[in-house]
Amino acid sequence: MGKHSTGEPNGPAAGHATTTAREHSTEVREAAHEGTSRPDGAARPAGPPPDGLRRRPTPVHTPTEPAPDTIASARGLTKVYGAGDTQVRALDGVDVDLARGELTAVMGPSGSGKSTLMHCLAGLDSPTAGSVVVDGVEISRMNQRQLTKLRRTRIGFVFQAYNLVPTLTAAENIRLPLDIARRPVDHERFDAVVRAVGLQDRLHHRPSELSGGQQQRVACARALIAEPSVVFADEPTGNLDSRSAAEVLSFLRRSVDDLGHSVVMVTHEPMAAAYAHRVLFLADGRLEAQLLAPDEAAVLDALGELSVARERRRATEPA
Ligand SMILES: Nc1ncnc2c1ncn2[C@@H]1O[C@H](COP(=O)(O)OP(=O)(O)OP(=O)(O)O)[C@@H](O)[C@H]1O
Repeated sequence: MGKHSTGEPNGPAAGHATTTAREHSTEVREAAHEGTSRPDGAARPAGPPPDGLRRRPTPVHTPTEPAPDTIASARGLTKVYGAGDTQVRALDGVDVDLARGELTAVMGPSGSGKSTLMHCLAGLDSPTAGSVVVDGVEISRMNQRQLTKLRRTRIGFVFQAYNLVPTLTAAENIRLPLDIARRPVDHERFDAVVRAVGLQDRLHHRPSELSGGQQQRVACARALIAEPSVVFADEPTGNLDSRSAAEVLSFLRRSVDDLGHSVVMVTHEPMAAAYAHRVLFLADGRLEAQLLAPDEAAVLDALGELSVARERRRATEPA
């Protein structure tokens, strides 16, 4: 496990207590304005703010170029569903850089565009306007065949409903992306991923013989087995009890800290977001703010602040 890797949410046990208020606020400000990379290139330490200092969400600045070391970026990302009276602007010109080697959580009220953002970044949906770059490749104008190839080779997925094949064993489900891509199984990697999710003694069970948490850990292993550039997880703990959720979230965090992956997770749960290095907040299809090294209370505070700001804005905007 890496130096700063706790596999735990960013909470009181996570260390970082020596950071002064001045250092802390500078770190948040600098990171917000320098995009996704730390000046020293080091892993971001997880930890709470100093006593009595609650992290504030930082407004997201408007970048023009992708920040260095991003795994996925969007510029002017717009998605409009329907037309006329029923038209919905699900994404309204989003500029975002997702950091390589981080667990990023995406939060926001229901209907704020979280899933649409994830689907556009993952090549599951095409934007109405704007650009998306994943691991250096512009994907927004790819055709369906190109997008399918991209998803198979560069992207891993974890869904709320696990989406395992019921007739296959856990081991066969984990190997599925490699089998579909007709790629050989690297047995060392397979063993390492299985060990990391703690499924050694469940490999020959079918999904119906596994708990929800175990099924989701199979899904996590499946998402990682082909060494994707980035893993997108849509409400990965939405169906899990708190203990299973903690296991899955710890694994996602460790897959970043220890195995070097990049993970983007949509979640409604402040507890889940507290496992992330960074939380992005969406409202009304716009990226409103971000929080670094969050803890659960800071996420709750940020959601409250953003909700008040949103109500104020809605009250002053023309209908
Ligand atoms: N296929 C679609 N057709 C029409 N409207 C859609 C479609 N998909 C999403 N929308 C609308 O786009 C907006 C954003 O939806 P999206 O699912 O991205 O939000 P969300 O933040 O993920 O919501 P939730 O938290 O409830 O899952 C919503 O108003 C939704 O009704």
